[in-house]
Amino acid sequence: MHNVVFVLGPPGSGKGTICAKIQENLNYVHLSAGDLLRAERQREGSEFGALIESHIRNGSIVPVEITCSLLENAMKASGDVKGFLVDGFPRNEDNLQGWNKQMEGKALVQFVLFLSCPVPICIERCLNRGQGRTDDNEESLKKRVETYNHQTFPIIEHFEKSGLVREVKSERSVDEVYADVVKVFEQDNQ
Ligand SMILES: Nc1ncnc2c1ncn2[C@@H]1O[C@H](COP(=O)(O)OP(=O)(O)O)[C@@H](O)[C@H]1O
Ligand SMILES: O=c1ccn([C@@H]2O[C@H](COP(=O)(O)OP(=O)(O)O)[C@@H](O)[C@H]2O)c(=O)[nH]1
Ligand SMILES: [Mg+2]
Repeated sequence: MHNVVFVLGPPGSGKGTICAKIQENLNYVHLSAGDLLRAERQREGSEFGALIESHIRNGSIVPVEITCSLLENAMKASGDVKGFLVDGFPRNEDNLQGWNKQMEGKALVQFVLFLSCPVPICIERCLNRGQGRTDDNEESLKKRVETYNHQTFPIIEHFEKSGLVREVKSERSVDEVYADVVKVFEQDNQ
């Protein structure tokens, strides 16, 4: 049974940055759904490349069959680890239903780490991210924020109903955010 922590929050809220620090210090394996999709997009012979690229540019969500298989394969390849940080997934109802169906009996969600951050700060961070992404531009960001507000935030609210959400405000410095994130993991592992 894989231990899983979902890491959710608006684009630019710092999910990837914080997950990298957790992986380094707390012995969890960081799986960025976005990174897995970008790798699949580039993979020689992938039948999903064009579909993935159009969703990424459009800020819409790739069908869960593709994303969940990439995540499950990555977990299997990681062997026996303390747990997985599933970064940037589930992003909508289709993702949630697909995860529940495909991962039933195989994964246990410990909690959801929700990095909350005002949208203007998030947009500024993405525009300055400098990773040459095809979706870090005004047009795509507008759609990504729309998708987050209308499709992803309801998923956070769904988990909130089961008391599984741990919110950390992430407009502060990385060190301040990370210090609070460590406390969340310490409290959960008691
Ligand atoms: N707490 C923070 N303060 C300032 N900049 C940050 C902070 N966290 C992340 N960043 C920067 O903002 C950008 C987006 O961070 P990232 O971790 O990629 O966010 P996400 O994965 O949520 O989109 C990156 O350039 C990152 O270096
Ligand atoms: O489970 C996922 C994760 C990402 N994406 C797509 O990949 C893009 C970038 O996701 P990522 O998490 O890398 O963006 P971030 O929030 O880190 O800026 C999203 O806007 C979606 O188009 C998706 O369809 N399903
Ligand atoms: Mg990210």
